[in-house]
Amino acid sequence: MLFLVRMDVNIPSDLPAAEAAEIKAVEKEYSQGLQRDGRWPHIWRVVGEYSNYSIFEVASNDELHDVLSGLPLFPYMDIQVTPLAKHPSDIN
Ligand SMILES: O=C(O)C[C@H]1C=CC(=O)O1
Repeated sequence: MLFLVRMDVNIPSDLPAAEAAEIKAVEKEYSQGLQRDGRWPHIWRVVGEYSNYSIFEVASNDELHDVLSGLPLFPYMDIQVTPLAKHPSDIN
């Protein structure tokens, strides 16, 4: 199952810089692990925003929920999920 996911990150300004940097480093590792195993095949920065658009390929809604709620930055994110279906005009 394919999903388009938008993540908007809002780290509170009172979070100590070292703590924020550590969370971002762990987030990067977590994200790249999912990219390597094929469940997070695309991630794109939204120009000018601390946001991304990503494509996830997972087996179920529950798996996507587990993946997203496991993001180290999850407590500081607003997340929008759009399930994707094959377009009838797609030639692939
Ligand atoms: O930077 C972001 O968009 C938030 C998050 C998603 C992957 C990652 O490494 O950080």
